[in-house]
Order: sequence, then C-alpha cells, then structure tokens
Amino acid sequence: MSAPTAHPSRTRPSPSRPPLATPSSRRANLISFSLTVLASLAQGWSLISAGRALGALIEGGAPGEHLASALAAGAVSALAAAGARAVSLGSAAREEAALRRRVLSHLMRLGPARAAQQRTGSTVSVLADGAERVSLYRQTFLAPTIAAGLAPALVLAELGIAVDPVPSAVLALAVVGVPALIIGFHKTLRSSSSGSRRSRARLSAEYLDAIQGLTTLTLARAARRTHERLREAGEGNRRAVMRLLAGNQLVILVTDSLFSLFLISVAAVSAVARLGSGAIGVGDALAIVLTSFVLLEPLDHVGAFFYVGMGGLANQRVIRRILSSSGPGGAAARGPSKAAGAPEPAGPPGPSEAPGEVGPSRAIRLRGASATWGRAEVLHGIDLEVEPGEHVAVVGPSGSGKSTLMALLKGDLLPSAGAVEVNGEALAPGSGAAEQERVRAASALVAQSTWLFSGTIASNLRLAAPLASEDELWEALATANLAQEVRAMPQGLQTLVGERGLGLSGGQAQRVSLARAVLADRPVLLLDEPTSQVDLAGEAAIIEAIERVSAGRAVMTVSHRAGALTGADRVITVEGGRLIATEPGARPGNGAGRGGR
Ligand SMILES: Nc1ncnc2c1ncn2[C@@H]1O[C@H](COP(=O)(O)OP(=O)(O)OP(=O)(O)O)[C@@H](O)[C@H]1O
Repeated sequence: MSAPTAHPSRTRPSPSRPPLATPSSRRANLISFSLTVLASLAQGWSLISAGRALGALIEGGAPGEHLASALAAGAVSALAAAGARAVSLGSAAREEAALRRRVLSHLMRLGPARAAQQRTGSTVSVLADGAERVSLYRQTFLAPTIAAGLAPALVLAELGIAVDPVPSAVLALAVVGVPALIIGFHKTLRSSSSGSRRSRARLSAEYLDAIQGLTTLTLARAARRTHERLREAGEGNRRAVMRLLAGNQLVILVTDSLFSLFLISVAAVSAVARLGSGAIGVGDALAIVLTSFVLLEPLDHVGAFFYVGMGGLANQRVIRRILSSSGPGGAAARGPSKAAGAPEPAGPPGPSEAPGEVGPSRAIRLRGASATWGRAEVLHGIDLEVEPGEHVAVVGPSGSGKSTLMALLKGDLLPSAGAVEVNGEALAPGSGAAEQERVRAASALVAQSTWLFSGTIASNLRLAAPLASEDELWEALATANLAQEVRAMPQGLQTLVGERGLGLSGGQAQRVSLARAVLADRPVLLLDEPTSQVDLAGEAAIIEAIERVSAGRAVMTVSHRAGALTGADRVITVEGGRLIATEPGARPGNGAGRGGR
C-alpha cells in the first residue's frame, strides 16, 4: 500500500479518518446497545412494579402480582445487562487483536522509510496500550454509554404512560442537565487526558531508547544522567496520571452526590404533589421516586468517560493518524535510517525471479536517476548498469550518496527523476506500492547488522523461506559458511537465539542473514556495510560467505572496509551525488567497461 517517497507533491490524498469499525464490531455494538436498552426498560418496569407492590403493602392490599412482575422484570434486566457486557467484552478482545494487526501491517507496508520517522517506543506504546484502550472504548464503552444516555428518556416514557405524565415531564426537564454536565467536564479534562497519553508515550520511547543505547550511554558516562532524567520523567508522568484520576474522582463525586440528590428530590417533590392532589395513589408515588434511580444511569458512565472514554479517544486519534499516513503513493517519508536497515529479503519472491524464467539482460539499471531527501537532491542523474553475475563495489566519501543509491535499489526510496530497474522491475517518480514491492522482492539485503528474532536458528532462517526443509536450511548455512559452527552447538538448528537465547556473535548473525539470502534465492544481492560491525576475524568469515553466496548473482556492495570490496569485478565511486569513476575491481576477468559512467 505504501510508497515511501521523497516527493510530497506526488502524494495521493489518504483518508483523514480511516474507519476503525469492522462488520463484526458493528454487529457487537448493535447487540450490546439493544441489550442495554432492554435492561434499562426492564429495570424501569421492575422499579415501577416494586413501588406499586410497596404501595399495596402500605395500603393493606395484596402485593403478589406487582411483586412477581418486579422480580421477573429485574431478572430480565440483569440477564440483558450481563449479556451486553459479555458481548462487548468478547468483541473488545477480538477488536484489540485486529486493530494491532491492522496498525502493524500498515507500518510494515510503509516499510523502513516510515518506521525511521517514528520513535520505536512510541510505536510500541500505541500497539500495546493504545490498541487496548481504543478497543475497550469502542466496544465496552461507546454503545452502552449511548444506550445509558437514552435510558432516562425510555424509562420516563414508560413512567408517563404507565403511571403519570406530569412528574415524568418534570423529571425529563431535570435530566437534560446531565449531557450539559458531561460536555462541560469533557472540555475541561480533555487536555489533561491527551497530555497524560503523550507523556506515557514519550516515557515508553525514552525507556526503550535508554535500553537499546545502554552501551553507548555507559561508554559516554551518561548512564547516571539518563537514569536521573528518566526518573524525573517517570515522576512527571505519575503526576499527570494522578491529575487525571483526581479530575475523574471529582467528576464522580460531583455527579454522584449533587446530581443524584437533585434528581431524587425533584422526583420526591413531584410525587408528593401529585399524591396530595389525588392524581395518583401511594404505590404510583413510590414508583416515581424509585424510577428516579434509573434516571441516574448515565451518571454511572460519566466517571468511566473520563478514564476509558477520553483515554480511548486520545489513542484513537493517534491510531487514525498512523493509518492515514503515507497511503498508496502517500505522504513524504524521510526514508530509512541506516541503522534500521533490516537485513532481510524484502518480500515474497516476485514473478520475475521464478525458477526457469529467462531473466532480464541487466540485473540493475539506473537511467538518469536522481534522488531527493526532503528538498535536497542527493543523487543527480545517475546512469549505471550491472549485469547478472557481476559484482560491483560502491565507494566514495562520507555523505556522497552511497546509501541513498542503495535506498533506491532496495525500493525504499522512489527516484525523483529518471528510472531504477532491479531485475526488470522498474521504479520511476510516482510509482505505486505494488511496483515498490516488486522491486523489494527482486533483491536480498545484508545490512550493517542483522536482527535476530527471539526463536530458534531454524525459525530465523525460515523467515526467508517458510517451507524450507532441514536439509535446505543446512545447505544454506553451508553456503553462508556457518554450518560447521551451528553443528557444533548442542541444539543445532534448534538453538535459541535473539533476546531470550544465547545469542550469536555479530559475524555469525551476518552469516545468518547471508543464509537467508541463499534461501530467498533472489537474483540481486545488496550488501550495505556488511562487515562494518565485526572484527577482522569475523570479517574474514563473512567475506568468504559473501563470495559463495554471490555466485551467479548480481551483487552491489557499499563498504568502507577494503576487505569487503576485494571480490568486486568493478569499483564505482560516488562523489557529490554523481558517479565520477568506474574502475576494474580485484577479481580476475572483471567487468571493466560494462557500464557506469
Ligand atoms: N534518511 C535520510 N533522510 C534525510 N536525509 C538523508 C537520509 N539519508 C541520507 N540523507 C542525506 O543524504 C546525503 C547522502 O547521504 P548518504 O547516507 O547517502 O551518504 P553515504 O555516502 O552513504 O555516507 P556514509 O559513507 O557516511 O554512509 C547526506 O547529506 C545525508 O544527510
């Protein structure tokens, strides 16, 4: 869906309010709304009957019929309320998972270019806490609250028809004060709810930054300072939450005590007045006073509104913003951070790499390709051709545009002019997400560092080829120069790696990435500083692995380390965003003169 691009002018408008409801959540809302309305009506009837039963007792009559009616209506009310709760809680759990999946897959479609714009901690906070709050708000709060807001009108109508329309009309006038009260408090507390959400998201982001950058912080002797700052931020967050809760408690206190007292007084005064005038009997007067308790129903939801409601609304705004960002050919994204480059084959194999198909004559072709970050043009009209099987190294001073060239080839950045072609899949200014996906699927990438997911070595390898057999995994590991080391591990392919596992060295992780590239079997291999984070011994093992994995593939390597460039047929130099030279590389039979300018 996404087309991270450096050209805001070529964006297509995306809906500013993407709908969050699904057919099943709408159905659940309708059911819980109807059950809540039924519960209120039955409760109203139960109270009217209870009042009449009491009246019959006081007047020495038989309360039996009214009592039975009160009990039956009470039972219906309790069952309907329980049913509404069960339906909305079940739906909330489903919606929470669905919302998380939707946000996550949207972020994945947007790719690393968009992810680099966000602090990881903020995204995690939205996915974890935010999704839960939004689904609780939408499923357990919204429909019951609307139904509860309607309940007084329904019960008053019931009272007006079955008992006496006059007190019913008087109470109706008193009840309209409730929505006004809710709206007034909403306006007052809205900023503190949004502030509290922002402060929590900021704190999550800062904790995650601190954990991820612990080594840097320790080396820079900044750990204590950071700890102090985080402690203060935590305290600030605690205060914001306490302010929100205090506001919440104040609302509950005001509404529960003052408003309840007011409504009950109005009901009692009008019941006594009607009883005095002889318009109604004792039973009906008691019924009027008792039903006034149902009129307080919306007040039970006011307290929840300031916690569930406003927290849900604040998170809903954030989720909508994410979902509406950078849609197809969408808004400008600043592109991938180098550190965030995921060393994964970028997607499912594209049609052009199907086994047996005749490949295009050029593995990589750039024609007058320019690239822009924001407003600054970084690459200017690059022409370059790389043949299948050819190994090209890209060198140049820092900031000259080497990584930007890689971003074009990875499909993370659209050219601002000209065209980029990888294994016959082309990208041009204004290309859509589908073209981008096909370009991503044409290459495998090994970046500066490899992210290992918590799991086994086998599961990490199968990211690239979910159906690969054990033999195929071993074969890929052998090509990537890692099989011997994995065989020496007691658990072999089942060795746990990632956060919970023993972990692999940086060099071994890079070779896992190369093994994934073998399994993905892409015709083009992009190597972005593949040895920059390992020592010389680690580098030697990776270079050997690259040599084997590269066989039969077009390879483009960006590296500052001379070792990583030794196997190149050709070395091209980028300077000031242009290719200024192309030289034969170190390999015998190199491809001098086979392209570039
Ligand atoms: N994601 C990005 N967002 C904005 N600007 C970027 C981004 N990536 C690179 N740039 C800018 O593009 C220019 C070229 O950077 P690039 O990273 O392509 O150079 P490089 O040759 O790879 O540098 P190095 O050798 O230091 O890695 C720089 O001015 C840089 O600031």
